Amino acid sequence: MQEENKLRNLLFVINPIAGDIDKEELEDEIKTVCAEHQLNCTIYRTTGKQDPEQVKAHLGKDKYDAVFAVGGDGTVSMVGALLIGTSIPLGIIPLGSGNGLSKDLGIPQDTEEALQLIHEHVVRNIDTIDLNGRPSIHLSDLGFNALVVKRFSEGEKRGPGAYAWIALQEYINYESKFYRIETDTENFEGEAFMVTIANANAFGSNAAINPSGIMNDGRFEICLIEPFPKAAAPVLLVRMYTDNIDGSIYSRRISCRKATVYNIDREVAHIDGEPVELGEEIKVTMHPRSLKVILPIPEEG
Ligand SMILES: Nc1ncnc2c1ncn2[C@@H]1O[C@H](COP(=O)(O)OP(=O)(O)OP(=O)(O)O)[C@@H](O)[C@H]1O
Repeated sequence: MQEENKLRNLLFVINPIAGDIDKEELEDEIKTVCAEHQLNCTIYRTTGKQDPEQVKAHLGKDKYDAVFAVGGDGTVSMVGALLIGTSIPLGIIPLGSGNGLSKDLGIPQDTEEALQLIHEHVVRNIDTIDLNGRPSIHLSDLGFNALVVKRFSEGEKRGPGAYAWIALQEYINYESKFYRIETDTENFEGEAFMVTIANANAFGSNAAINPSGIMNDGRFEICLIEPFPKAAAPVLLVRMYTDNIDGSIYSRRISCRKATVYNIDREVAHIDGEPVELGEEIKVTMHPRSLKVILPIPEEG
C-alpha cells in the first residue's frame, strides 16, 4: 500500500444482478478485506431505480475517499459519471459480461485479484469526454454497433453469444449512414458503417477500435469504419481482435480535442454501452484528467 494514497472511507456500489453472479459471498469478502486493512466500508446495493440519485445522496451525506463500482459497464459508467471533476477516485471490481473500461485500465478481471485493489493501488487521472453534456469515459458509437447495443439492451438474453447473434442478424441488412464531422484537426463528410468516439481502446468484447488511444493525453479519437464490401467483414473483424484495425483501408481515425458530429440520418447512438438519443448535432468536448481512477501498482522494470 502506498501511504500517500491511503483511502480509508470506502463506498462500494454493488449491482446485485450484474453478470448473473451471486454477490452475497463477495460482500462478505469485501467486508473482510476492509476489516483486515482497517478501512471503513459502506455498501450500497443498486436497485435499478434512481441509483444515480441514491449514490449522489450518499456522496453528499458522508465523506468518502473512494467509491468502488462492483458490477458491469453500466454500474461503472453510472458511478464514474458522478465522480468526474471530484477528488474521489473510482475503483472497479469488474463483474459484468464486457467490463470494457476495466480491461482498458488494466484492472484484473479475476475477482480475487481485483479485490486487492481495495488496499493496494495507485491513483491516476484519466480524461473524460462529453457528448452534448453527457459524460463518456470509455467508448461511444453511432451506427452499426450502436444499433446492436440498442437491440441487445431491448432483448431478454444476456452474454456475448446473444450479442454476437444480434450483430449477425443486423449486419445482413445494415446500410451505412451519412455523417459530417468537424474537428479541430480535420473534417470528414460521407458514409460510415460506424463512428466511434473513443476515449479508450477496446470494446468489452476485446475488439480494439482505437488500439493506440491514450486515456490521459487530452485527446480523443473519432474512429470511422467506412463502407466495405461484405467479403471484407471477416478480415476487418480479425484486424479488430488483433489490434490491427489501422491496417485496413476501410478504417480512418481522427485524433482531436473537440468535435461536432452531424448525424444527418439520425442514426442510433450509445454512450459507454447505454443507448441514448443525442439529436442531429453532437458536440464532443474533452475534459482532460478529470476522473481519478484506482489502478494496480505498475510492475517495475
Ligand atoms: N437490483 C437491480 N435489479 C434489476 N436491475 C438492476 C438492479 N441494479 C441495477 N440494475 C440495472 O443493471 C444495469 C447495469 O448492469 P451492469 O452493466 O452493471 O451489468 P451487466 O449488464 O451484467 O454487465 P455488462 O454491462 O458488462 O454486460 C442497469 O440497467 C441497471 O438499471
